[in-house]
Amino acid sequence: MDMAMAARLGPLGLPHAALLGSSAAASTRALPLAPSRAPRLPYPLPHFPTCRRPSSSSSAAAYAARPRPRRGSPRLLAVRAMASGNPYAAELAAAKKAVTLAARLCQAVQQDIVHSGIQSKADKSPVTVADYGSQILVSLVLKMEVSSGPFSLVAEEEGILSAIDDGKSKGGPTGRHWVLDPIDGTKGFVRGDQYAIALALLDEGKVVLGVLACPNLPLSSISNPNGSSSGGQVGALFSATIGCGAEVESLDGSPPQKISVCSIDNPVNASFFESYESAHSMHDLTGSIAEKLGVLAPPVRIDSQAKYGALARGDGAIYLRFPHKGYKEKIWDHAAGSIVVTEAGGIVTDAAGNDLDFSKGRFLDLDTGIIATNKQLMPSLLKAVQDAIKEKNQAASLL
Ligand SMILES: Nc1ncnc2c1ncn2[C@@H]1O[C@H](COP(=O)(O)O)[C@@H](O)[C@H]1OP(=O)(O)O
Ligand SMILES: [Mg+2]
Repeated sequence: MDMAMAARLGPLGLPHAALLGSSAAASTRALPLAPSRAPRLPYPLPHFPTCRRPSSSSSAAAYAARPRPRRGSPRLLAVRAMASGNPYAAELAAAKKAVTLAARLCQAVQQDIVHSGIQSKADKSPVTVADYGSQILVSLVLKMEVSSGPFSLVAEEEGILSAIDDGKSKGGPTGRHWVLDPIDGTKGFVRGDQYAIALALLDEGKVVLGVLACPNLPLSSISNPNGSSSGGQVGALFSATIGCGAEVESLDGSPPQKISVCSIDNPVNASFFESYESAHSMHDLTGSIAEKLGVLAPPVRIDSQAKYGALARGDGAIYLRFPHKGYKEKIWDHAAGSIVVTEAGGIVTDAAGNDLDFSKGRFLDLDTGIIATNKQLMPSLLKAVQDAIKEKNQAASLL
């Protein structure tokens, strides 16, 4: 972050009203943040009950129960686990609080962008403010709520204020690392469409917890192809902890509901999600995959990891992401979304069928693409993907 931007951020790293103009000033004021010298969070936030269901998967149970010597108090963890059935209950509650708060900031800024028409070109500062503000809020809440052990944050924005200069962690296979995309799907955010605040926790290289705040996603299900609402409540918070399943609740704090991927086993009845932006995923290749598979429905194109959330609750059956050659996938673009899907009973792999490996640092070690669906459809999806890629490569070699 440049110093000019830093100077324009208030005590909590929030934008001064002047930066956003008068209508934004109103929305910024509407945020229930206390501009006191000592940072104070606007609690009470909605109550977030924690997972009570013990793991049904033996590997997940074994994983959750394994000894973890580096954490400060094993006894505390054991007590927590016994009380809630979820050894990451405290982290989950903190993560939900953090992204809910960040979502409020992003909503205010997005409304301002959309109403003022700022997105029409030059002025990118509101987006920057929302991006940085979101990361600062998440970082502060996590630090205050989950205080034991060293704090490590792998985030899209690496340098913000030196006082809270987190986000530059390299991640990796050992220890615990929070993984954050403060605004996932910036293009959708600026357009007034879908975006997400995506936060996950890596423990010894595995994603063990993920939350996705999707302020513009209908709470019940997607009712039209752009992912927007045709009425009903909007704003969904997806969450998942390893071995505990996945849930959705409203961003206003309604009781969480368990979610699961759809059970469709015939591709004829399936629909698929992909990026809205053709620059982010090859729509010609995904079209060819869908055709080979026998999918009849047109693609549902929405921005951000909101797609993973929608897939996890069965709004659609398949997610396809095939970036153009040379693009390197970042861990913060898939960590939260992938655990929400896998804990909802789905499978997320690369184009060769391998699990995503989040232990390699800031990037995912793959360059072919990412696919997700339910267990029934995965074998035929994988075959269609590999056939379509082969065909595309053959066509390219003939040129
Ligand atoms: N050229 C690109 N190819 C693929 N993904 C990209 C590209 N540029 C940005 N992204 C990232 O893709 C993600 C959004 O994907 P989707 O198309 O599913 O909405 C975002 O994380 C976005 O980054 P950013 O978060 O910086 O906007
Ligand atoms: Mg992103």
